[in-house]
Formats: sequence, structure tokens, C-alpha cells
Amino acid sequence: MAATANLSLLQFSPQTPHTRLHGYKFNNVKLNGRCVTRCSNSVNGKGFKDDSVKNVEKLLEEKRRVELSARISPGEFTVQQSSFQSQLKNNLSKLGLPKKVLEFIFSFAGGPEDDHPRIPEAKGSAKIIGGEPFFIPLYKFYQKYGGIFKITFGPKSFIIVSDPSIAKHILKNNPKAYSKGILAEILEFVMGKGLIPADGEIWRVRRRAIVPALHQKFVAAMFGLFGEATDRLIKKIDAAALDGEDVEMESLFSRLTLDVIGKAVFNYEFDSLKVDTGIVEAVYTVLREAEDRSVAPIPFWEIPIWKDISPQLKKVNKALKLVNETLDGLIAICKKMVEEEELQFHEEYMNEQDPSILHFLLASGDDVTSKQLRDDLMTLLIAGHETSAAVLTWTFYLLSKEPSALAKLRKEVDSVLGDRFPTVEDMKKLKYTTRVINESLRLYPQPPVLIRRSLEDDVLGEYPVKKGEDIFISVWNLHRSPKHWEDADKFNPKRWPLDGPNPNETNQNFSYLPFGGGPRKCVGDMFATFETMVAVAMLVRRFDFQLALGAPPVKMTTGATIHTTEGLNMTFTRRKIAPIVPTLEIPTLNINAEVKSDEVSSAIS
Ligand code: HEM
Repeated sequence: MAATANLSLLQFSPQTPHTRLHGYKFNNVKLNGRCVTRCSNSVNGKGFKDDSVKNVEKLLEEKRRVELSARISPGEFTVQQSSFQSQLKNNLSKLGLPKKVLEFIFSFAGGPEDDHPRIPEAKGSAKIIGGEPFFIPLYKFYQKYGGIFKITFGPKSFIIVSDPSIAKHILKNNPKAYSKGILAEILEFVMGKGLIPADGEIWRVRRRAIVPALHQKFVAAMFGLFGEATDRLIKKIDAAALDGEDVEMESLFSRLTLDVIGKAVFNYEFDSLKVDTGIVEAVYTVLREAEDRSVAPIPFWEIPIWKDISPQLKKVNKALKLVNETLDGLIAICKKMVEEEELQFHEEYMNEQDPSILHFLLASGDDVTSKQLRDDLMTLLIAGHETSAAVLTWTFYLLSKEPSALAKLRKEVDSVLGDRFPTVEDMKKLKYTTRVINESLRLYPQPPVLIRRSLEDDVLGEYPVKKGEDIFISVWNLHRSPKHWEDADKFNPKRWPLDGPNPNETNQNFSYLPFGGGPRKCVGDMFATFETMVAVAMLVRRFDFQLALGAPPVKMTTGATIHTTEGLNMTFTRRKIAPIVPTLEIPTLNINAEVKSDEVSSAIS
């Protein structure tokens, strides 16, 4: 099926388009109708926008926001829907007639449509929102219409869910009634039937195969990898700091997490923090295409002639070919290793030389020739890369704005780690560090919406919904709702008690779901939590940092995750009080035989 119903209908207006490769960001900024291309990387404030232009843009943005809120609140976009019967029912109810009595009276009137309340409905137009990421206006609509509403753009409508109990119903209580819908259509070209887009039987079989690969011993063995990769990043930042250069952290975090996930999933050393090989560029081309498709106005990749002549599509196909060939090569190498080892496969099986997920899957008997295996590897690569990079980006942004939180974090890291690399045993001691990540994920959930499509008729809250409805669960709205959070927009890691349980969707009753919930919950939650904790701990230990002077304001734009529009430009300086010990002990990639499985789970419980 064509991906006609993609996210672009909710994107409202083109975001500042950007292309990021090799750590550079080229932003097409429209000023007075002219399009200026600017490159920002390690720029020390050079090339940043003029202050007066920034101020004007800020004022215009603020004005647009206020205007939009002023238009939404009185109901300018509301679709009037009450029939005579339901209006009468409403009025009688207001007069104080009990609900049971009303139901009895109206049961004689017939008309199933009128027996049920209908989802509040708003009609949108692409022009109303200006250049904001789509989840921001959805928050304003949520304030007006509540925890479930329908929004229509031209021929297409979406149900937006911001109510924890409805989110729980869709994700946990009745997940079989929902598929990945639009998301599966958009990602088909790169993930095929991989675990994220897959539905039904394929998903069930693959989830059962993949989840065991991320067992606790595997996660514990990844600490060496997390530490080594972060250490490479530290060296890179150190060099920039000594040269007095600013650094664009969003692209560096993207490289850090690419290096980590490549090694963890299929034992491949991208080494993207050091070199720009063709494969790194190919991976970025493919990733960027997936993001661009999710915000494209029409599914241009489906247009028959365009498919054959578009230089961009040709480039993407070439990149995909290279990535697939590389994956095939890695699968072949790994297969040989598996054949040569004396295999005793068991629940927490792990090859010490190559603890990768691929090695586990092949050792467990996965079909090496299958496209499915490739699809799953690609899915894990993408799922584990962009998300973690975005979490690090926004965590550093938040820390730069909240010195008291940074000071508290540092104090903990200094006392727990000193100049050591973090280990799995440290995780349970780094309680405040965990809370910083929890809170960053609350304010900047990755992804900000979860996408579903109803496979059958169902009832959401009090509203019946038909089969085939596209549904967005707005994690952004859930995580920022004043109903559930005091000072909802404030970065306050202390809101989570240090001695309390690690917050998750279950103990927060689905008002907090950083890793989703129900059977489709993230398979890499523990991996990602530890990966980001290690990076944050090691970086704050070594550096003082702040937003670069004169850098453009940090604004959001969306792809699959929340990106910045113009990068996260920061100035780093070596921290004076932390003596840099040149011979840091780096735990090897190999499994530390002393690590016990239960240490991993207790570390975040
Ligand atoms: C901080 C980083 C991460 C965040 C915030 C995150 C978030 C999420 C969320 C919210 C979902 C649920 C999507 C939905 O219900 O539609 C999900 C699913 C998934 N995640 Fe993650 N994730 C992260 C890291 C990772 C990593 C490191 C991996 C792999 C090693 C991974 C692999 C997956 C997979 C395979 C799924 C699909 C599971 C399924 O449908 O059965 N994620 N992730």
C-alpha cells in the first residue's frame, strides 16, 4: 500500500531543512525570501545569525504561538458534530437526569451512532502552525480537546491520544488490535519486516528470537564498549577544547552511538568518530532518507518515473546496496566463526571475542540467508542509534541550562567513579545520573509520538473507533501534561526520589513511557540507559561546558526522533579539578566473569 498517509500531514510546514553528514550541518535559512546556505561546525560563533535577525525571528515565533493558542482555545478548529439526539441527551443530562435513566429513554430511539459520544474533532490546515515540529501544536490541541481527539487535514484524519489509560489500553491491554500502520509503510524500504515495523506472526517470531540476545550478561559485557567509544569522543572534544574551538555535539553524539551500536549489533567497527568511510556515509544517507520520508508532503518515492530518475533516490539505493552488502559480509564472517567454535548454546550464551547480537542469533540457529535477519539487524542499528544520540543531545542541552543539576551530577560522578571507567556495578550507585536520564527522557521523549493503526473496531475511553484509524499516542503530551506533573516543563531530576524505583510505564501508570509499553516495549531499554549514563558520567567528569556564545538558539525539529534545527553548538573546557590520568584502565570488551546477571537488573531496579 502506498504510504500516502505519512507524518507530513501533521508536519504542517516545512521545517528548516537540513542535511547532516561528516559532522557538518547545512541549514537553508529563509531570510526575507532569500535562501542562505550556512555551514556550522566548530565555528566559535562565526557564521551564526545576527542578533537582530535572531530577535526578530524569536518575536515572530512567540507571536505565532500566542496567535495559534488564541485561535485554538475558543474552538476555531472545532468540528461541530452533535446530532439532535445527542444534543438533547446532553441538555437533559445538564438538567440533572441520571445517566441510567437517559440511557433507558434513548435505548428506544435507536441509531447506534447516537448511542455513543463521538471523539472531539478539530479541522487543521497546513498553514496554521508555522515552522514548529508537529507535536507542539498537538499539545495546544490537547489542552483544548483533552486526552483523545481527532484532527483532520484534507482527506486524512488522525486520532491523537494523550490520556494514560487510553495509551495503556492500546499498548498493553489490547495490543493485538493495533498495527504499526503508517510507520511500517514509511520504513519498509530500509527495515523491510524488521522488528519495529513488523506486525502479527512475523513480529511474534522475531521478538522471541531477538529479545534473548540482549540478555543481562550481554549488556554487562557492553560496558567496555561504552567506555572506549566515549573515551574516543573525549579525545576529540579535548582536541577542540585545546584549539579553542566549539563543537557541534548533536553530530558527535550521533557518531558515538553509531560506533557503539555497530559493534554491539554486528561486531562492526564504524569508527565514525575518527574516520569517514563510505559505509558511514551510506548509513547516514539511509537514515536521513528514512527521516525525510517521515516528513515528506507526498510519497515521492512511489512515483513511477521519479523513482527511476531522481538523483536522491539513486543515491539512497546505492547507499542501501552498500549497507546490505556490508551486512551480508558480516553475516558470512560471523557464520564462519560460529561454525568453527565448539558451540554450547544456552540462555545466556555469548562468544567472548564477539559478543554481538548477530553472533547470538546465528549461534541460536537463525537462518543466515534470510532477508529477515538483515532487516532485523538494520532495524536494531537504526533503533539503537538515533534514539540514544537524541537522548544525549537533549541531556547536555538541559544540563547546560541547569547548573545546579550539573553540580549535583558531578558530585555523584566524582565520588562514585573518580577517574575510572564506569562498570555495571557502578550503575546502581549512580542514582542521580539515572534520574538525569529519566528526566531528560520525560522532557524529550524519543520518539515523541508512537504510531498505531486500528486493525479492528475498538473502544478508546468512552469513544468507539473504527478499524483502519491512524492513531498517534503523544508521549510528548503525556510527559508534559500538567495533570500528571508538577512544573511539567521544568528539568527537575529530583522529582524522582533517589531511593525510589526506576520510573517506568508500569509504576507511573502510563503517564511516563520513555521506552513504550506492553509487548512492543523497547528491547534495548537497559542497553540504552547504561550507554547514555556512561557517556554522561564520563563527559561531565572531564569537561566544563556551555552553549557556544553567539550560537543559534537551540530549537527542535522532528524526524523519527527530536533533532535540533541547527545543531547543539557548545564550548568545552577541561575541568580543572579532575586530574587527567593518562593510563585509564579500560575494561575489555570481553565479559567480566565476575559480573553476575542479577547485578545488571538490580542496577536499574
Ligand atoms: C534511549 C534510547 C532508546 C529509546 C528512547 C528507545 C525508545 C523506544 C520506544 C519508545 C519503543 C516503542 C515503539 C512503539 O511502541 O512504537 C522502542 C522500540 C524498540 N526499540 Fe528502542 N529505544 C532506545 C534504544 C534502543 C536500542 C539501543 C535498541 C537496540 C539495541 C532498541 C531497539 C528497539 C526495538 C527493536 C524496538 C521495537 C520492539 C518491538 O516492536 O517489538 N532501542 N524503543
